[in-house]
Amino acid sequence: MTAAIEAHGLGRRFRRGGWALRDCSFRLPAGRICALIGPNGAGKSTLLALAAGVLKPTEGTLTTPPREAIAYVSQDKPLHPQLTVAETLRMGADLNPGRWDAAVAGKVVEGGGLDPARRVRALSGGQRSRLALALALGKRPTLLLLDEALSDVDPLARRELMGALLATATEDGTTVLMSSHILSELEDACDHLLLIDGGRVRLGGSVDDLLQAHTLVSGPISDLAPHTVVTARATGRRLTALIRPEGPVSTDGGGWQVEEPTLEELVLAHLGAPGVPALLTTAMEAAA
Ligand SMILES: Nc1ncnc2c1ncn2[C@@H]1O[C@H](COP(=O)(O)OP(=O)(O)OP(=O)(O)O)[C@@H](O)[C@H]1O
Repeated sequence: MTAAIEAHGLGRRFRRGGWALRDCSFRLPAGRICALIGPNGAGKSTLLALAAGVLKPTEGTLTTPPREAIAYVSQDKPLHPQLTVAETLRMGADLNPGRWDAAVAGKVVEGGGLDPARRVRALSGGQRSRLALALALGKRPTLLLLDEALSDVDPLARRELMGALLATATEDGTTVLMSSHILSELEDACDHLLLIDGGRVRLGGSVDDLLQAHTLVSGPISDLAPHTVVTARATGRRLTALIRPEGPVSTDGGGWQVEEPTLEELVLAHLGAPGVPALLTTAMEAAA
């Protein structure tokens, strides 16, 4: 399976701020829709900017498709304020000769009822996000990088735009790497997950594989060895824990419940447990 993004020992240091990303190695297979998750300051925007070629790595390597095949919607969505909506789309066509899909871009803009004659500076934040996404999808990219691209879009419009995004991505086999703090939205849209914290990869792989690699157990307080305990919480005499099983989970003694966690439970458990060893499933392991 060819990789759309492959990172080896990737790191980026800022002169004022230190290492934003350190020792990241992973591969994202082509055609996957991958959620990029992590707390504020984790390094998500830095990774996306590196993948977009806007930033250069301080160390390590990052392989991506050629620049003209990448669309990147950054958090600040740089658009020209003096241009109208129609002029912005025309600029998209001029900048992407041979690639531009006016119908796809036009549909995204029309979906929000944006007046083509309206200047960008007169658009609301959510309307600007829609226009930025129209520019990105109109490019019909091989790799689409979205940095909290829909964070200021209202819930109904977000659902519609996510639908348009997924339809185009599925049709073209586009690889998507998208950061967001809205886990439920990512759960519906993404088949892969990359979780970073403190500039380092903590979890990476297909959502199914990552969920299967973890178990939520609840039962009488006891020693959970030899399993890796991601988080554990005692309530009275019962223990609820998210574990990474090392072999079969024993339910001796009765009163045990064992179930697969939800994506939200998995992510929240890992964000609260920085000391747990990182896990990359084979789907995202970088080639040696
Ligand atoms: N231009 C810069 N100069 C100095 N430090 C920076 C710069 N850009 C980012 N950083 C630092 O790098 C770290 C990672 O920042 P980054 O923006 O990548 O995080 P993030 O995961 O996208 O966060 P958020 O969820 O808040 O958007 C932070 O500690 C941040 O302060």
